[in-house]
Amino acid sequence: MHLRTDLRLENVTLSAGSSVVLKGVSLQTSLAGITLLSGRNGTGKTTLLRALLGLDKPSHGSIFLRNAVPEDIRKDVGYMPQSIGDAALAIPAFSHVLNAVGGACWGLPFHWRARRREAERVLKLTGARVFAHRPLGALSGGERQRIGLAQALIGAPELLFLDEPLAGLDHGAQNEIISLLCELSRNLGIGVLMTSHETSSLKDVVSRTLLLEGGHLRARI
Ligand SMILES: Nc1ncnc2c1ncn2[C@@H]1O[C@H](COP(=O)(O)OP(=O)(O)OP(=O)(O)O)[C@@H](O)[C@H]1O
Repeated sequence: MHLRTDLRLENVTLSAGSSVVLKGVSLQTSLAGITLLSGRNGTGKTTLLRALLGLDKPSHGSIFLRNAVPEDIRKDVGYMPQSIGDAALAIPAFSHVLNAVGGACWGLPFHWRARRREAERVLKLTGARVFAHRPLGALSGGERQRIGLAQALIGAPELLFLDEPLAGLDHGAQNEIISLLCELSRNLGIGVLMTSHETSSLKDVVSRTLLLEGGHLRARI
């Protein structure tokens, strides 16, 4: 079976401060299903995700997502950072999602009712509608991750980049989020690229692992 190349790195060197995250890396891979970006603390997983979003630039080489430079495909990629909404824990989770819908419409007018409909849609997709009226700070870790995932799903992206979506969750909550990611990938055809240290919980669901180590990135099916 021929798999589309979703991600292509051409001789990429990428740094964060004085740390070199990628040293002249070339690689191409599909991102269909669930892809785990693995590596020890501080190897540069977040920095690499930021570069794939076009937020950080390589000092050398080129990055392509589906044959486009990251900046040009930004609206097709949903992103969930490592922690969400720490600054506004007293605000209802629904308002966070509603605001995020507004922020995702790239300056185009977005009718209030359409905005609300999109917030309802993504909250339903992640099973978060039932608790979205509560303040973000009153939600459990797993519930907050569902709100973060809902925000990442705004605009129906084709790819989801998730930074440590399982961090701080107990085993049961981790399994619930993993099942949700499998559903999103299977039912909506979304390619999920996620960082996590929970390699054993994920071993049965990932399609491939990208291992980041010492400035090298290797794909393992
Ligand atoms: N803005 C920055 N300025 C300077 N150094 C940075 C910056 N951001 C990250 N770094 C450094 O770059 C390296 C990679 O950081 P990064 O957060 O990408 O690693 P990570 O693999 O995601 O880590 P973790 O698993 O702990 O989340 C680290 O040594 C970090 O200290």
